[in-house]
Amino acid sequence: MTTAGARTPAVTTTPLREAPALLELLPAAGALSWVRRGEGLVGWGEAARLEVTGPRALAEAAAWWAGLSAGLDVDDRAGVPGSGPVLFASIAFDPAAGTSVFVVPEVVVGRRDGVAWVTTTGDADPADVLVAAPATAPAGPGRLRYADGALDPASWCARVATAVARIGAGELAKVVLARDLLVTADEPLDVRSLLARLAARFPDCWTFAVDDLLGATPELLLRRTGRQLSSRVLAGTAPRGAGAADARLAADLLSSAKDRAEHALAVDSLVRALQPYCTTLTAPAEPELLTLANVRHLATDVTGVQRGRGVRGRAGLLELVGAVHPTAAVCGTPTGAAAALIGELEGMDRGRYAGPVGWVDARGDGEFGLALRCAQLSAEDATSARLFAGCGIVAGSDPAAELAETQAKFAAVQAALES
Ligand SMILES: C=C(O[C@@H]1C=C(C(=O)O)C=C[C@H]1O)C(=O)O
Repeated sequence: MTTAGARTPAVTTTPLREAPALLELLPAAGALSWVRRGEGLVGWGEAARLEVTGPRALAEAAAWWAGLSAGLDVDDRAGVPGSGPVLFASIAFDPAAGTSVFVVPEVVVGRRDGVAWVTTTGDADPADVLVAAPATAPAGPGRLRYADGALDPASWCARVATAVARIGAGELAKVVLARDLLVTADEPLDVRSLLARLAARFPDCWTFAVDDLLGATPELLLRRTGRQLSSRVLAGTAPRGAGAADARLAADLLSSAKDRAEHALAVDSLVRALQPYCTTLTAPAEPELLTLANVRHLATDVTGVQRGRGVRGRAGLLELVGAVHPTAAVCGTPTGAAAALIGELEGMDRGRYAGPVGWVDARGDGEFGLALRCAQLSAEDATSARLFAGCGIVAGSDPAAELAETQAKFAAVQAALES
């Protein structure tokens, strides 16, 4: 575990008279984001940071945040979810083996139901931080070159065929197999313009950035507001089509027995993991369609009320996130067999791709999505990044169709890089 900024500074939240465009405030380096339809949180600077790996990673992070936030001198004049001290988090797909990153920003600007605020931790003056933000749009990245990641497309299709055979042999019901794509640009990649383009093209997604992992995810793993819990489970994907073909593809997805079965496994996995923490938990019987610019998904919004009295009597949000992750939307069914098959077949390290990403405040309110449709910017080379995309494989999955699905999913970040 590494930590920085161990002193206990003052935290001040000041309401803003005018709601700023959040993403336009971000600096070039160290951008933190969780924004949908102009609302959410952006942050920058590091008042404290934790990197943690191991079987107790989330418990250690939760204890660290509880201790840190309890010791702060807080003046919160907004008093809404996301005001006061905030922790941004990007958790490894496998927190026992990969590094999860937690950052308390020096500055957070938030917007919720039209109300806006700025929170500073440490010495920054709330009156200065908004005017200090850059106003000019950075230049584009120039020419882009793509290269295969761990597996070339043919090899990845062969792995999908192996997974289908293993499912057919009765070893498991579903596994999510992902692949990576490397991109190198002429010029350094700019987090601000990537986030702005993702947000413009994907208004129904959460545009996130933590420690140079950025993307626009349509999938909400868990939101907590007081005792209220909610989640948007996705699984089952179809391409978009032109004209009348698009409506046909939508109808086919909604009536596809294969996609409905794949979707049901993902909903079941979330409900089963969350049920012990809830007094009520409701999932509609039928999924809906979620239509994005590049693909269409089957979607189920699950809502619940958390069990337990008072903030101390209830499980914390990081504990809940640890309990529900990984759902069958990003791992498979049963979880253990699917995780083992991912390790055997994918041939790559997912890092924080498909892990929970989001924020939690000192009350324990917060939102975590799954880090999908994303790019991991290279720590060594400002012009390169790794893109990730995966698909649920079930009995009857066709490798070529799954490959096309990864290409459609890569296109979310590719469009932001190329436009
Ligand atoms: C794994 C990804 O997406 C997940 C897999 C889906 C599917 O297989 O249909 C749909 C949405 C996500 O839950 C990804 O985008 O990389």
